[in-house]
Amino acid sequence: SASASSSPSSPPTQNYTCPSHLYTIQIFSSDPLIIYIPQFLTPSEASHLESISTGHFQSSEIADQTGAQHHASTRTSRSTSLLSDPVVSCIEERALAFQGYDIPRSRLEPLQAVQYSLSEEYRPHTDWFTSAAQTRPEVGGNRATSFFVYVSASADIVGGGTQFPLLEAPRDEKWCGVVNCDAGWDEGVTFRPIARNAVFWRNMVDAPGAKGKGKGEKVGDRRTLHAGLPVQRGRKLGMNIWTREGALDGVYRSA
Ligand SMILES: O=C(O)CCC(=O)C(=O)O
Ligand SMILES: [Fe+2]
Repeated sequence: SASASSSPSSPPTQNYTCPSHLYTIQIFSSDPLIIYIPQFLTPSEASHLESISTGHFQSSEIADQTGAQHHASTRTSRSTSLLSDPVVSCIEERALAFQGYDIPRSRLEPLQAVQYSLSEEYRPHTDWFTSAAQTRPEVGGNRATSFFVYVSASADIVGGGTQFPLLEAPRDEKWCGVVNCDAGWDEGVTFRPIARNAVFWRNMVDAPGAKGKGKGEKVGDRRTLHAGLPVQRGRKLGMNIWTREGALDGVYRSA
């Protein structure tokens, strides 16, 4: 079978069976919901993502209030959308299954790889949008959830963590393996860029006064504000997995 023997640089194309996932999970916060996921990617998936994204990176853009994409000094990394292939597809399936099996694939944006070299960063932002132009029904409404996956990080990396400035630092030092506990208490929470691990969070919460079991109107959760801190040494490759509230039209999907 192609699954066991495929080398990282040659994407398996036939008879590829998704590997059993190796991840474990740890709830970091229940409100807002933030889950830390060690080993979200297998080693060969990480190498595969590295190889299919290499050479495709372009300066990252951000969307303005009208939905138009622009380069901006607030996001200096380089990124690329990943075309779905058997390995990418398994990662997509895993991200959907993680969220309870009931989310159709049509709600996933194309996976986005993000490359940071020296001094590159993504300043504080939310992944959810505030303007109607960016949350049109064609694009599936707003971003319900986010995974930020650390695909790889050079051995010498300094900086490059993901900081949530509005969250409270964890009290238990058991978190210090994955969270930078050297940061000040007023700096919130910074997850370290540890290869193959991921952070998952929910972006949208029930609107104040909304009734019913999660069926009502949702609004973006400001507490999910976060930043990709500048890489001070080395390099980092990350990946965004965004699930919309509804289905994206076919032209906005990867497959
Ligand atoms: O690089 C990071 O740690 C976070 C990146 C991020 O938040 C994004 O691309 O939306
Ligand atoms: Fe983000």
